[in-house]
Amino acid sequence: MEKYTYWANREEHIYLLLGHRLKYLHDEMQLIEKYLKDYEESSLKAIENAIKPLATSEERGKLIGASAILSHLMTHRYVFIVDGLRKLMSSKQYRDSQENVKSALDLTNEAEKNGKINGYKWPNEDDLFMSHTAILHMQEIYGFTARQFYKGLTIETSFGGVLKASHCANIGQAALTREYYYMAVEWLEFVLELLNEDETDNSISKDEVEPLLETVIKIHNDVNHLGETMSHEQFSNTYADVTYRNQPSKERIKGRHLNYALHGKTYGNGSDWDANNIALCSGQEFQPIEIRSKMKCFFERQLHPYFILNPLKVEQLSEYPLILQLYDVLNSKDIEEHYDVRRPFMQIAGFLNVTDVRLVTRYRTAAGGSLPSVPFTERIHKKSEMLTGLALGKEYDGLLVAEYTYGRYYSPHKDPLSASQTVNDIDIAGERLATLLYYLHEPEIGGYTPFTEVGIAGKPVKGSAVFWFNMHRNGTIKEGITHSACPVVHGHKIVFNQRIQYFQNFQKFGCSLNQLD
Ligand SMILES: O=C(O)CCC(=O)C(=O)O
Ligand SMILES: [Fe+2]
Repeated sequence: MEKYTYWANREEHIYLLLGHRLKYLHDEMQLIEKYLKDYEESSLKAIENAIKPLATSEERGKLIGASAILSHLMTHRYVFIVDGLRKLMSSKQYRDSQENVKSALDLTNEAEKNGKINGYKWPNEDDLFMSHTAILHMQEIYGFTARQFYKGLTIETSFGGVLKASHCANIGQAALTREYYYMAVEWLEFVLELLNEDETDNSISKDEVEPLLETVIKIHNDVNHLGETMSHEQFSNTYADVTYRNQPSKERIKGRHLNYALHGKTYGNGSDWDANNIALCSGQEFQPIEIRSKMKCFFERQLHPYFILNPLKVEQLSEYPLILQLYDVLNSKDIEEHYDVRRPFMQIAGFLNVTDVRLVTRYRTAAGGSLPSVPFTERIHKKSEMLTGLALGKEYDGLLVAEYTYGRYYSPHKDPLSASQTVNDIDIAGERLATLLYYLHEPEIGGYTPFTEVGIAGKPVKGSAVFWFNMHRNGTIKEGITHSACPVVHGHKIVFNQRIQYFQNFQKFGCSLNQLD
């Protein structure tokens, strides 16, 4: 978000500067055009009629000097037009505006320098890739049409953001490289529609788009033929007509469910992460009603003496596995102070040793970083201990900050490092026992935290936190803790992820006969 603020200010500077330049360039252009026109209409025609085109300037001079009319026109030009041009170019304002060119160059130099300081140059081609990706993820999860994006999604229409055909073609190409074939088809078809509708949009030609669209449709169909696990009916329902032109949105949505239909699964079956994720992000919850109706909201007063006077507001989202949302746990001081502590430019978050931005963005596009151990972080650690009744180790339990601007997301995952159900004895100490996810900034639309097997989603309410256990008391990984971060559609979302490890806590559990508590 800081990057956008920083560069938006720079861009405003560029805008003012160019406007300033344009004013003088406009005057200069007018004089130049006037001069050329006057010269052509009088001297050039006269000269061409009188002497051979390749005549020397000396011959031209003699001819003009011999003609009263040509001499007059030339003198007139010198007195009014050339003099006007000279005056303009030697004016202080004009020369100052030349200075502005230097300041524009300084801006780009500053960009270079800035990039070097942070070890990450922005904006660059990878960032544009991220921007395409953001749009594709929003489209994938929420099912927006290309036309809705073109108009700047309803909420952004007031800002006047409208895509051109070439932008849409770029997004289509990005969809192709990401293997989102159905979206590539939709974007490229939309480019052709746009070009038909708006003759002034010559940002790209149909001849460039049509062959690409044909190729994409072919790839789309070839790939889908590989979906052998699909029944014939599913296949023909979903892919028979790959083109989305003029199709009602229901048909398009079928196309969107490509990945999910391939597995023949439906929402809410508990194990289809992707399908459930889409449903939950779009606001459909499917926690069975008999479970939902048993969930409680209560004031917690006993966990810590602090809560006697200031009880903790708790909402139970799920009992098995335990997922709680705790309200009003961060105050505005906590939230404001974090901006001073975190790094000003956060990096795109890594994912399991993947460093290539283009690969990372498949799973996760939040920008983030760990917070240094300063008094602020200590204070939040204390708060986390108080809220959870668990202990945090000094060295290992990190507080991570992540920020999601539009379209940024985190695909379904489990927080424990170990992918297997049973954690090896050596790794168990550092394994992530529980997660406390604080929401510091609330997006306007999107950005839920769905639990894809449970069928509920945490809502990013500012100042609240979602808490859940990742492990059983016996040190194995729990079922049902897969969760994600839905793409932010508008606004931005900031979270703290407080990781709480097993080591400090295994002695803290009360006794139970059930090892799977
Ligand atoms: O931002 C969210 O809603 C979820 C973040 C998350 O799952 C994580 O950081 O591990
Ligand atoms: Fe997570």
